[in-house]
Amino acid sequence: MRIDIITIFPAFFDALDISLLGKARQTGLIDLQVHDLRDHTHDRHRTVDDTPYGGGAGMVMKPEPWGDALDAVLPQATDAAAGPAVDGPLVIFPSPAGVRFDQAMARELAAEEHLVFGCGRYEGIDQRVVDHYAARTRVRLVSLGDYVLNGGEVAVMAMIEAVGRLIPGVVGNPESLVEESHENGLLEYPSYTKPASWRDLEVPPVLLSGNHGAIAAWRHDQQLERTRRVRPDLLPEANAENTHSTRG
Ligand SMILES: Nc1cc(-c2ccc3cc[nH]c3c2)n[nH]1
Repeated sequence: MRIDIITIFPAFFDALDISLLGKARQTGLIDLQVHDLRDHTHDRHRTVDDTPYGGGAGMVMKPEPWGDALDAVLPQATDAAAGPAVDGPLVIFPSPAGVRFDQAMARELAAEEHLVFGCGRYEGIDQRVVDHYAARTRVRLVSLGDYVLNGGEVAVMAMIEAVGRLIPGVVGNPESLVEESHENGLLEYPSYTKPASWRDLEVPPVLLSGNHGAIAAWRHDQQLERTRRVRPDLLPEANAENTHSTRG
């Protein structure tokens, strides 16, 4: 997979040189490039923002640097008249106004060949940037959650981690990707390791029994109990109630 990130804070992504994603980059599993938006400005002060039309607080990111930066990482943008290319890169702009990112979207993005992330700052990016590229390729506004960050970088870091770990070969043991929170729609079961007793706290005896059927059943029960307690909205019956019957 190829990933391009456009940001005014390229150093923010130095963390992607380490750990599993750093190794995936070194081995060529992921071709990740970080681009400084200011390299696509043409004035002495490398200006990327200006005051908002219509007034209001804060600054808006100018469209010209974004146009130059995105043109540099996208294949020759198709003519708008042809409509958005369905097979080209997927361009993602983090935004509080976006579709909520979740594990299902992470799995979807992990199947893409080329992702381009545009990190906004200030009050956001001139809307014409989104509109221009949405007419030529696939563009998605994505929210990390219902809270406000100062820019897109944290959201992009989280998405790249969630997506990158799903790419075959990035995580050593793919089995470890299966029994995780949200993989089967439920929260994960609690985990324990040695010592069997720690500060008078014991490991649940079933986990020491060697009875794999009983262990699997206990773990599933723990998933259900934890999901009911912490995230009842994830339970199948909660979703079943939300689907309106067609029988009137
Ligand atoms: N889920 C979420 C995304 C954001 C976000 C994304 C981009 C920008 C640009 C300026 N402020 C931003 C905030 N906040 N919360």
